[in-house]
Order: sequence, then structure tokens, then C-alpha cells
Amino acid sequence: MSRAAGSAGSVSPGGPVPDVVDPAAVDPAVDHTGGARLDVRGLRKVYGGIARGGVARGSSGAGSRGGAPVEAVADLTFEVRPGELVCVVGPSGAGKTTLLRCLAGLLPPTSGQVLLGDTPVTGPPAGMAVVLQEYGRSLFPWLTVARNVELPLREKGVAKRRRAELVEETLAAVGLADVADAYPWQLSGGMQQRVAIARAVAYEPQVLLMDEPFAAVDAQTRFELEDLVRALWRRLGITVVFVTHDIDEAIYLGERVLVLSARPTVLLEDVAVGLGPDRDQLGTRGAPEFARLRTHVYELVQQAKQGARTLDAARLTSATGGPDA
Ligand SMILES: Nc1ncnc2c1ncn2[C@@H]1O[C@H](COP(=O)(O)OP(=O)(O)OP(=O)(O)O)[C@@H](O)[C@H]1O
Repeated sequence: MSRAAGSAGSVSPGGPVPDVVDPAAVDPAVDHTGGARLDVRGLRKVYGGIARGGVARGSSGAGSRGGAPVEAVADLTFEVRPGELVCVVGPSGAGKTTLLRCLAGLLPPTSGQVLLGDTPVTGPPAGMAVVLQEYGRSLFPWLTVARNVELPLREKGVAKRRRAELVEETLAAVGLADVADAYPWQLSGGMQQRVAIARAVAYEPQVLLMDEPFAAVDAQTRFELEDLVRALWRRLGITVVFVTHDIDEAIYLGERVLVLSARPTVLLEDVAVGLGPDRDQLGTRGAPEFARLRTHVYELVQQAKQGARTLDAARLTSATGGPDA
């Protein structure tokens, strides 16, 4: 359990933020069986190409923006085991969001497939929730915090009493029990993103997909939210795929870091993060192994930016951290 997650609350423009997660509620020996396996097989996505299947509900990028076809994802094959927390990094424009949208069933692949458990993903599956960077756009300003969290549960057909329980539990878990009746616009950015996380978690997903969820919050809040994600992940045992630009964030959060090449993207390296389950912002980030991983992933991303599509181990000063190393 991260120390920071249970540390004293911070003060934000929206008022004091209480403790994020009760440390006692997080069992370090948690069995990660609350999650489902994600299997990505030969995934390719060309915008403006001939897509297989229909345009999924909620897709904002199913087609090309016009002009020549854009090959965003060339060929990705990897597996995320049930209850694993995997981060995805890569150069800007590599195709990270495209990958996440394909995982979420918001975008049909041009070829290849995504499986949730044994079931091919052909549209947004019931067992998945997505948290995006733009919390401001994902929350309904005319609904209270509690109603925002409750809305997807109504759509899912969850009974009223259970809805109330889930809303209460998840708002408490993200440290927002006191602002259940406030409106999103009355909260700081970090608090709004907590609402978005609470909403996703209340849905009781097997897989949580997060696309640069903390890119728009300040550094201190970011650390708190990172600890919140790890604490919730450990408590719920769900599968998490977390896309980020931030190499340190990827290493701090992940059990593995998938490093993508530049567009059209392929997997440059699947880096195992051997930092153990208990992480905290000071100790973990100061550890020699963290420094080694940071150097390694940084070098990989630099190679990716220079056009590398396969690992060039000879150019690495760090030892490889991948499972095949
Ligand atoms: N709807 C679309 N039509 C055409 N091209 C698109 C569309 N959406 C994304 N692209 C292009 O696909 C490529 C990958 O985009 P994507 O947003 O997936 O990358 P990313 O790695 O998430 O980028 P960033 O790190 O900047 O957020 C980019 O070149 C982008 O311009």
C-alpha cells in the first residue's frame, strides 16, 4: 500500500480533499481475480481504410479526418492478464489512443482482433469502463457528483438500493464523500477527475481503460491520483490499461510497460517492472531499480522517435527490463 494514498488530505481550490483511500481497506495480499484477460491479436488500424464491422456507438474517430488513409496501428499482439496493471507509452502520435479505443470497442480494427476473456470485442463491452483526460467533458455539469456516478448504473439496470450503495462506497473510496451533492463545476480539476474515476469504478468493470487521465492536473494532484489508482486496483483486483506520455508515471504505476514505436505503431518492448506491490512516491521513485527502468524506457522512446521498429539492444546503456531479457 502506498503511503501517500493514505496520507493527510491536501487543500485544493475546491476545499480540503480528505484521505483518498482507507489503507486498512486495501489488502496487500489481494487476489487479482476481479479482472478479465485482454488479448490483442494482430491489431491493425488504418483511418480512412476499409474498416471491418460497423461504427461503434460513441466513436469519435471511426473514420479518417479526410485525405489519404492514415495507418495508426501497424501490428500489435499482446496479452494483459486478469488483474494486471499495464501502462502504455510511446512517442506523440504513435497510436496510443487509437489502441485504447480499439480495446474499448469504440473503434473497429481494420484487421486483427481484441478479445475480452474469450469474447471478441465488437462494441463497448459491459465489463469495461473508460476514463479519459477530458474530465470536464465527460461529466454532466447539470448533475450532482452523486448523480454523475449513478447515471451509468441506471443505464446498466442496477437496482436503486444497490446504486445508492455503490455511489456511497466509491465516492468514499476516492475521498469525495463530502461533496456528493456538489456539482462538478464547483470542484477542482483533480476532484473532477476523481469523480470520473469513481464513476468508472462504481460500474464494477472487469477492465478499466485510462487514456492520459492525469495530463490536465497539477503535479501534486497527479501523484495523489496515481496512488488512488494503484490503491483501487489492488483493492478491486481489476485489469487496468493506462496510457500515458509520462515515463515515470508508467513505471510507478505499472507491472509492465508496453513501449510503442512511432506510427504506424508496433510493440518495441514489453518491459517488466520489478518494483514490487508496495510503492510510494518518495521511496519507489528514489529506488535504484526505478532509475534503471526510467533510463531504459527513456532510451526506448528515444529510439522510437528516431524511427526504430525493433529493439536495438546495442544502443541501450541500460540492461533490458523485458521479460525475455
Ligand atoms: N480520425 C482520424 N482520422 C485520421 N487520422 C487520425 C484519426 N485519429 C487519429 N489519427 C491519426 O492517427 C495517428 C495516431 O493517433 P493517436 O491519437 O492514436 O496517437 P497518440 O499516440 O494517442 O497521440 P498523442 O500521444 O499525441 O496523444 C496520428 O497520426 C493521428 O493524427
